[in-house]
Amino acid sequence: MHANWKTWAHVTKLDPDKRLPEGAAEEIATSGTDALMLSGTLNVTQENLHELLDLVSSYGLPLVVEPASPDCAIFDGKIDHLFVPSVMNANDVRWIVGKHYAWLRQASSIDWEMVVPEAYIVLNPNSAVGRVTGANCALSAGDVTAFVEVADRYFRFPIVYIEYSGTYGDPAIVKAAAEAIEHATLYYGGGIRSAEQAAEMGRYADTIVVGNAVYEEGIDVLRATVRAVQ
Ligand SMILES: CC(C)=CCC/C(C)=C/CC/C(C)=C/CC/C(C)=C/COP(=O)(O)OP(=O)(O)O
Ligand SMILES: O=P(O)(O)OC[C@@H](O)CO
Ligand SMILES: [Mg+2]
Repeated sequence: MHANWKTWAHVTKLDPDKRLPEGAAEEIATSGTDALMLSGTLNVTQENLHELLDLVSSYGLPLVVEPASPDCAIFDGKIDHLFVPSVMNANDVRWIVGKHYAWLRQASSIDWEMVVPEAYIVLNPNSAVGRVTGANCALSAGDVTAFVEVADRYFRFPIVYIEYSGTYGDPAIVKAAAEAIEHATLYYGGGIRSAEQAAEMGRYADTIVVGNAVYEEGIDVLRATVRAVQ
């Protein structure tokens, strides 16, 4: 419990809405990745979340649940952390504080020791998270660094997450974010499908996240992305 998430270089994001082939869970868990994050924007339910948790919980890796809605904010004994997003560049307050208000208005008990707030900056308008939150993704490097400073210096979020979900991002933007950040841990996720891409984003981000490649490329690509940052 309470694994030291600040030291992770490589996180694998698994989607409860997708199926893993037989044996894949063990290969992923032993790939060298530092932690597994269970997360998706669409069609995540308590049921498919618990199913995936059961599948991956016996390998001793740190487990994070990252809920896209309050009904998936679970404090199951199997998980180490609940990473809760807020989208800095959303125009609708629901995605910044609204869902959070609704969550705490309803919740019976919160294990605050497990909760880690994340400041998302969403940069792919065609991703599910981009579409659902209607985030303003037309941002220059200067816009992104201003959002990074709002998140890091002003709100003091422990994690700032540059999110290009589904597409490989602009390394110059991630570099600018890294230079602007003072305290927070910088996450990068989106479109990493090779060792070269993992190394490139890993030069600037503290932690890189690999998601779709696990399902679309397979275990050798995942292992290559791990080796590239460790
Ligand atoms: C207050 C609580 C407990 C929850 C609300 C949390 C918020 C504001 C969520 C907004 C959406 C968001 C940032 C979700 C995080 C997870 C994420 C980005 C998953 C990846 O999504 P995609 O890859 O775009 O979607 P699919 O994999 O479902 O296609
Ligand atoms: O699925 P990909 O494109 O690897 O993105 C990873 C993660 O940042 C998604 O939230
Ligand atoms: Mg996804």
